[in-house]
Amino acid sequence: MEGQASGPDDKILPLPDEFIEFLNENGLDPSIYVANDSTPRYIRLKPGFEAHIEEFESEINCKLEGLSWLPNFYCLPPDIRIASSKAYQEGKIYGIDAASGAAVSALDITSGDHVLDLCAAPGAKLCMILDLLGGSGSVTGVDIAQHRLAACRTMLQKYALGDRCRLFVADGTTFSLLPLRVRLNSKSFEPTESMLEGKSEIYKEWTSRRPWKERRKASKARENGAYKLFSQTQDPELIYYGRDSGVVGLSKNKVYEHLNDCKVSKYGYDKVLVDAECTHDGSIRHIQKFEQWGWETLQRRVLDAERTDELTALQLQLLSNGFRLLKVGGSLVYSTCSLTVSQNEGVVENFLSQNKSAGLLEIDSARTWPCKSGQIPKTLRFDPNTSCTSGLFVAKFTKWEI
Ligand SMILES: C[S@@+](CC[C@H](N)C(=O)[O-])C[C@H]1O[C@@H](n2cnc3c(N)ncnc32)[C@H](O)[C@@H]1O
Repeated sequence: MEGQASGPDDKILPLPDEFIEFLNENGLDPSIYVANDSTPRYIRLKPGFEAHIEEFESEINCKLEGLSWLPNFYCLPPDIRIASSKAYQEGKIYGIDAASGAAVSALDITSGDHVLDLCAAPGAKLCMILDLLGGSGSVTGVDIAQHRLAACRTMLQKYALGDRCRLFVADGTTFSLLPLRVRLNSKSFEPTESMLEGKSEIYKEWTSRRPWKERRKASKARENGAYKLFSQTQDPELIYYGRDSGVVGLSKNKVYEHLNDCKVSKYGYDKVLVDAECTHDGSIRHIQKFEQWGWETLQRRVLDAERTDELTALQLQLLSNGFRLLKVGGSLVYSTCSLTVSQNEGVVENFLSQNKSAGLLEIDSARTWPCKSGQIPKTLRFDPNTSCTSGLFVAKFTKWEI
């Protein structure tokens, strides 16, 4: 059965009745799904490449409109393709929605920060974080899906942004490794005797050509299905580390060292992004894909109540673990590209009731952003109609000493 959502310009989009019901139950306006043709695309220009804008404009035959509220972001008509342009192929620009850019910008990243991105793949936000970080500090990207994180590694290499980054395939609900602060703060580093005594090897500079022994181990693990269901007890798998990520020269024991929770308040991450897995209903382009995938798959992937319950539990666990790894005084941004209350304000409310040291923060720069307040004060909602961006919920927290 199909219903119809009509928009201001009278375009009609056929949507299954179940989806319209889902939107109504969640207080969402079905008309946003007709905005598909008019929501612009956005790109971020890597800092330092401003001089190439005109060349890019003539290549795509279109004048770019800079966003006044988000530095280095430009808006493009939705039908313009950038993939064949030189600027894209040479890694000077990348596609990232402006609302996603706002979520990263809410972290207020400054040089020297140690940042954790707990759901990092495929990596547009991770690239922006690394762009903002500059020449000191570190970024740790985590994702449970090996193939998605491998795509993220390719992206870092394409954009030459990986020097200060390490990537772990791991379950973000249990990930426990802290930034390598001590290592990164010491100017010259020599492995200590105790490290050299240990059986584990010292990390050399990362290379994509892994030794035969390691490749065999990984292929065995794949055969045994280890990557399909990453177990919570499995060690995180380090699939990339840049030369200034702090890893080179350390032993495996040191990189995998677990610190107790008391140390986290001092040595934890300065900034954490939890861009959680969700039903993606805020992304019109994602929902549109069900026209090709078949609307019946929407039932399983988006509308199934059991799946939504599992998702909200996962989101709360990811947020709670991200917060556990945050140092006192640091900040954490929680975002989802769902517009439902249960995956956003619902999770925030549950989290705050369980974490007395957590407080919601006002996002100062948001005063100029084209978004609305969420149902909880200080939280934000972007949506295609009012923001001309993809849908996104954003909340920012800090950790207080208690
Ligand atoms: C919304 S996407 C993240 C998008 C990403 N931040 C970006 O900007 O490209 C959510 C990601 O969470 C990952 N994920 C799902 N469950 C996870 C878990 N338990 N731990 C870590 N990552 C998880 C998914 O594999 C997916 O890549």
